[in-house]
Amino acid sequence: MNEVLLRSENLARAFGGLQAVAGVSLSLYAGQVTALVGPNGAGKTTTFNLITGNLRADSGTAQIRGRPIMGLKPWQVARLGVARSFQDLRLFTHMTVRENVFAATETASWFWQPGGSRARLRRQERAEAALEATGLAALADARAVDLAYAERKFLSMARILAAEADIWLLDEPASGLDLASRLRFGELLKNAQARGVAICLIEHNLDVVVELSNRIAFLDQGRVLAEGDPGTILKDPALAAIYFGDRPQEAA
Ligand SMILES: Nc1ncnc2c1ncn2[C@@H]1O[C@H](COP(=O)(O)OP(=O)(O)OP(=O)(O)O)[C@@H](O)[C@H]1O
Repeated sequence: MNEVLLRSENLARAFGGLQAVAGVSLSLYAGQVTALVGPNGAGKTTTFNLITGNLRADSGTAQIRGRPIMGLKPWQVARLGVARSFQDLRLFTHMTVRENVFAATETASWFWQPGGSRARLRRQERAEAALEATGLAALADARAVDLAYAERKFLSMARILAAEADIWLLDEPASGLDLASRLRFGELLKNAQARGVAICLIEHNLDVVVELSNRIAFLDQGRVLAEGDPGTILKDPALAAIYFGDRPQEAA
């Protein structure tokens, strides 16, 4: 089995009376794509937020390569090698494409890094490589706000690439992409996988899940109900019923 880069154990978080995440234990492996699948409100995005320090957990732990990360700030988690995308992308809309990507290289560079101008050059090279890899080089001087929908999704991916993280948490990165863009996106993931990146993907489109993932963690009501290879999980009629909103009545 591949190395575990990130592990959470029993993460939990309530909002008022709503138990959004109710004990999520999840492992992400180097070179594997894990799809986090589940109905709306299952707790997928909240799980990401707990791992990245965007939200505090009520209980539970998480480690990156065995190092505890609970209580760290998002920028500290990023420095440990976690890059994350958001459903709403969170781009710097009035900056150029190149500036957006360059800004993402900061998480990977330490302020005491030697050779100031050399380090900057290296960051610029990383940003240019990320623009090339995502097909955005020709749009580098356009403002993010002027990009088409799919281009904005790829800009978000270019920022992930430029951060040089080895754990990627992607929140619906392929939603709304046409087939050609989806294939291009799949190539990006395959290349990252080959480099040993551990990827976790929140995805509603089950065709995309089958295309791209090695494992599924199926979440419902804040719990991981099942984990395993996509073929097995997606054939399970009980999970399909939950996913498509045909939940069995609970015993009174
Ligand atoms: N900041 C918050 N305050 C209050 N409730 C929240 C907050 N964030 C999430 N929730 C609630 O927690 C539950 C889990 O939300 P979450 O966004 O994690 O689900 P999800 O599985 O990502 O859903 P979707 O697939 O629709 O994006 C939902 O009922 C949601 O309304």
